[in-house]
Amino acid sequence: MAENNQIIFDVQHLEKAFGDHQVLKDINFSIQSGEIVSLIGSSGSGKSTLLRCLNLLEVPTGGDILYHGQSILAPGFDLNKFRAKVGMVFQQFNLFKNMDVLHNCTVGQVKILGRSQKEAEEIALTNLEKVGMAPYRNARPRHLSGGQQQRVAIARALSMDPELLLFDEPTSALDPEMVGEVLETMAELAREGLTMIIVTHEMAFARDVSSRVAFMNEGVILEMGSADQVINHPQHERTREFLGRYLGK
Ligand SMILES: Nc1ncnc2c1ncn2[C@@H]1O[C@H](COP(=O)(O)OP(=O)(O)OP(=O)(O)O)[C@@H](O)[C@H]1O
Repeated sequence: MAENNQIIFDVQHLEKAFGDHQVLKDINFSIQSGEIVSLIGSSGSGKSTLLRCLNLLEVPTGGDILYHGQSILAPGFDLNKFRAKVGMVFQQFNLFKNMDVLHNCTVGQVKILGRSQKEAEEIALTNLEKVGMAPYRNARPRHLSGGQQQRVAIARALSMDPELLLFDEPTSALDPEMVGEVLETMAELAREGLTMIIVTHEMAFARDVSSRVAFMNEGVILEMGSADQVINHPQHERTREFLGRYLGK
């Protein structure tokens, strides 16, 4: 983990268009190590696109993203090294179906980080224990619930020793009774000081766990501040309206 208060990402005038559709407009913010930043907002407001630009799953069409002061868009930027440091947890878990849980958590370590199988297994087991999934180390993903699969996906991401984790609606594909177990796992990581950027519709979670919250509306960050500022005392009518739907305000 990086030292606290170091700027990891500096997003400058970021734009993203799909054809004529301008999805992100002049986005500016930075992320320091140790922060937990939640991106909230209506469906289609650009949250996932923003998150996906941060690890170049989507290529910005304007502006820049600096990672420790270096543009990730610059020619020669070491994308493989960067991707190993910036982990991602997806809505649909994306586990390898033909591998058991342990193998899911070791394959990247061996292939990308060059660790030995033995070392990779030790690290994987530590992380599987952390998310409560070590007893399922030999199971195939299809034999696990959605919540269990997502916890394995988190253990897999952690096993790469990321500097920060990006979460793209990690509980949206889950049955309601499984949401809590994944959110609790994420809250524990937050307590441990992992830097996290989270796209979520779980407003109570965002309020309780985030150091900062960004409310996105039609491709812009309408307001960004502490969870208390944005969720408990929103400045914009649009934010109040949105939160009212979720929190019954
Ligand atoms: N690959 C793509 N090609 C074309 N349009 C896209 C693509 N990805 C996203 N979009 C469009 O960009 C807009 C923003 O989508 P995005 O998924 O970022 O929103 P979101 O705020 O994450 O929404 P949700 O909460 O529903 O996931 C939407 O209008 C979407 O249709």
